[in-house]
Amino acid sequence: MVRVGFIGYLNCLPLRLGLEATGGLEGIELVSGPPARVNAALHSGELEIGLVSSMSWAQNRRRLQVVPGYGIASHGPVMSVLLAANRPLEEVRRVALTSESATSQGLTKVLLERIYGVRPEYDEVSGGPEQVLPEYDAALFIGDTALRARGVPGAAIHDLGELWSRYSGLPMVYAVWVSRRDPAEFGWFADRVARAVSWTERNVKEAAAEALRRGAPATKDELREYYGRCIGYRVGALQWRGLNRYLGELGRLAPGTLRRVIA
Ligand SMILES: C=C(O[C@@H]1C=C(C(=O)O)C=C[C@H]1O)C(=O)O
Repeated sequence: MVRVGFIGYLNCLPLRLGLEATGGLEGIELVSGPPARVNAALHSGELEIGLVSSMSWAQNRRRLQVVPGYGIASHGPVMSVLLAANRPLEEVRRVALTSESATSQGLTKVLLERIYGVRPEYDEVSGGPEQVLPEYDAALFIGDTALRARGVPGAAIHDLGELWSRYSGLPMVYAVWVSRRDPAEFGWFADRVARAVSWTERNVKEAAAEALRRGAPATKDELREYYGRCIGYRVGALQWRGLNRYLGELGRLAPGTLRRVIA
């Protein structure tokens, strides 16, 4: 059995369904969790291959090699990487960042500084909008929690995929497939991902229906939009330009501090 790190959010449900439908899980144990947990499991050697935050790959380039072609990306609205704000973004002073994320934490900093000209204090927190939002000017949520945060009354919801693409003109890459060994050893797995991704592109309605059955906090039409237009699993040349631009922007930010409030 090869243990493969996988993101346990609805954003990857179509990919899981695609892997199942195309026989891609034979001999594989998918180990699912929030991105931060999968990132850590890959670094510790618990997993040989996995879908990790693009930021986590960038920070560990010498140890983690990209299995090219696939990941999680958006070009325009992404729907599940959101900054919920209690005041205009130009005025935020204290911002909460979900501890489940790596890439979107950096994206929040880039966008707040570059577009809104602010450099707030950041706390890394766990918890949903109900616990976190009352304490902060704004809060980053990703994955299923972000889908749910869209319905929180009172807060303004900013889609960070949309803001990034408007700002840069480029896609955003949240996650990439990486391996700790020579990626060529995992060519067979990349082929399976390729087949699964093609399946997801032909089966948007089926994936949306399955997400609804699993209690997704969204309507059928929203889920079709989410899987059909927002979340993409291909990471090609244009997506790499977006990722490189993001990493460049992040590198130019003034060093900040991140307090870990709830580990
Ligand atoms: C699009 C999303 O991107 C996610 C955000 C990640 C991050 O911020 O590190 C990593 C993987 C993705 O699950 C999402 O959460 O829905």
